[in-house]
Amino acid sequence: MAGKMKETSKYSDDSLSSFNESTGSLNRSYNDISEHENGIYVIVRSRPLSTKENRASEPSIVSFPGNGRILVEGFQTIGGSNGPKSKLFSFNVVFEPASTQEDIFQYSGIKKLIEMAAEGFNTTCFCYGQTGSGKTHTLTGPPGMFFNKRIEPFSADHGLVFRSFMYLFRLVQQRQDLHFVLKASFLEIYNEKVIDLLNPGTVRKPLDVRWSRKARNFYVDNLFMVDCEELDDLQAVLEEGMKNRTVGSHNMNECSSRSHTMLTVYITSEQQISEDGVFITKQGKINFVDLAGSEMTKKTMSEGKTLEEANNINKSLMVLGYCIASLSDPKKRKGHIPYRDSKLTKLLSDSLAGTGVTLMIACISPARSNASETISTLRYAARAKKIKTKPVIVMFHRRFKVFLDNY
Ligand SMILES: Nc1ncnc2c1ncn2[C@@H]1O[C@H](COP(=O)(O)OP(=O)(O)OP(=O)(O)O)[C@@H](O)[C@H]1O
Repeated sequence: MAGKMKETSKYSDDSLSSFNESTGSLNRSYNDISEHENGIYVIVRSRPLSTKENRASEPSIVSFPGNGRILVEGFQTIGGSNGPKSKLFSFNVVFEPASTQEDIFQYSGIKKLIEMAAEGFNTTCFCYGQTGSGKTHTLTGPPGMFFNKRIEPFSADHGLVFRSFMYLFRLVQQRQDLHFVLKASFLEIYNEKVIDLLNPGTVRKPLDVRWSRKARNFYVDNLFMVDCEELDDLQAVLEEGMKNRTVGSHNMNECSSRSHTMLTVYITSEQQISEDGVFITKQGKINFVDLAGSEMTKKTMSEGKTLEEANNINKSLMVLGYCIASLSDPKKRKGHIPYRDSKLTKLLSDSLAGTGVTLMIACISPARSNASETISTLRYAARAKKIKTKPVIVMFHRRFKVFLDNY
């Protein structure tokens, strides 16, 4: 593990309690969000045509009419014989291929998510899309960035995660009235097994996912949490996890994530609210989830280990798809949602339908050869946009100061 990472602790849900924040005791104006249902915020990013696609003179089939709309044209439906089709989708924000990493940071809504996490909300940003569509690029940066010996302190390539870390630290420094403690964990779900990326061990022993009755959500037992007093500590967590996660190569991506990863920053803040020693502690968090890409194994030409990985990836994404489809249907959302059918959906259950605030980034390729995957991603994203969550702040009162550093 990197020398930067100092103290560690394990997850415990003992001290958690949650309730709707409606008393107006917050300094900021998020009460409206916590009192009402909130839709999942869905944005789309189209990557540019790749060198391979350009070499094959592939046309782009997506265009951007404005106002969060995206038009996909000139594709054939599977088995369809009625000529090329077109379909218009509408999202909260759509990023064209020329968009920079900074544009995504500024206009995706992630800044708001971080602010809410610092206020005690459970927030999630997850990237969804076919293999090679730019999920890892968007969240962390181009492949290879974390395999170089010397990683640049900051560059235009840095993705949403590092930019969010910088924003969070600035925010924490500005709030002199609060005492903040930050911790982080980083895991992957590989072939349905949860592996701690900060402490994988030589045998990569899987961790259990359990249900917490108190917090009413799933959590990973014995997951390492690292204290992050400085920006460098969070950067060290990111680098360590990126080095340990499982990647592989196939026909559509040389550096393909073979697992779903989840990097979580836990933000605890404490504020004295009365002279006689009453303190309020809030516990928010932000999850950055890089889903492995859906893949058509015929196109990726996967075989052996890569095929087994692809089958596991597709299976867990299918369960996620069922959950999203049920949650987006007003008739089905009160019924049974199959969260328990995969580790991924267990860990995302709170973000999808519980008390969290969620930003989904759907990544697409503009190339004609990827038309059916692009349409399928956009349909998935359009469904997710209909899901409602009911965000609550996780907080508790204490009469005496709690020494947060000992958490
Ligand atoms: N917006 C972009 N601008 C420039 N290059 C990009 C962009 N998005 C993706 N790429 C490049 O495309 C390739 C595939 O991207 P990436 O590995 O992020 O895809 P992915 O969706 O995470 O794939 P997988 O699901 O297989 O892990 C990488 O070389 C990446 O740098």
